[in-house]
Amino acid sequence: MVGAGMKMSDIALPAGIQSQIGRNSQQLAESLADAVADMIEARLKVAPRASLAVSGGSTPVPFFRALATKALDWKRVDVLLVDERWVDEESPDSNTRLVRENLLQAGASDARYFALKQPGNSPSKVLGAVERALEQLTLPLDVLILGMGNDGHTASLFPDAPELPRALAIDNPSRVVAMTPVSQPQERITLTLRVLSAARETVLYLRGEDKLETLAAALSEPDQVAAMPVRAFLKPGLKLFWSP
Ligand SMILES: O=C1O[C@H](COP(=O)(O)O)[C@@H](O)[C@H](O)[C@H]1O
Repeated sequence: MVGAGMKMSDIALPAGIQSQIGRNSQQLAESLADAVADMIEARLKVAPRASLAVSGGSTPVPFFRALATKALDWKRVDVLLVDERWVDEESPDSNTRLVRENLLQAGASDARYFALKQPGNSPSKVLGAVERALEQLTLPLDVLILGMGNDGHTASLFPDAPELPRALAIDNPSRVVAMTPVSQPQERITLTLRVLSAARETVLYLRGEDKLETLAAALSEPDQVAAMPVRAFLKPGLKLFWSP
């Protein structure tokens, strides 16, 4: 079923994808924060540090606020974004600003934050510096929280970016790629598919019926990854969190 009022039960998820449905965005954010805190805590029991890669955009604010209050050993947690818009941190479009104002608060202010945005007027000019900064981060990522746009992008893997083939190439050794999607007002930087797809735990966090329609479209032709890059993540092991 496609159209207004689409429900999670209208979607046939492939085997191995678990879904959790929230009654509303606040309840979903709290369930996701509980689940992510458990994932980080489990990792910290067996490793000196744990990493958490999060998405920007409008969806994650209540999740960030709920997670920031969790009693974790935040000093041992590395936080980074999966993508960034090339704007100053003061800009309302800055994903870094969103993370600083909503996640890196309370106990979570002790986390180590890896900024993808570096001084420079274009991401393509500073990719080397970003790569060097990310060398301090242990891979694979432990916990990855992805969002999705209604064009099927996730992170800044946009279908209309000329750099997409390089960002999707699993044999590309880079951790980040500069992206110039035709549809977007700003340049972007994104973690590559190689880095993202190796994460130990991957969550796709969606809110709203429109996102269910997009998800249904993505599931309909799973092999056409370049047309809807989120398809690269719709595989066994994915945890889907959705609320109206
Ligand atoms: O531009 C972006 O969009 C996606 C989806 O954002 P939302 O506002 O629909 O939640 C996000 O996952 C990505 O990190 C962000 O840069």
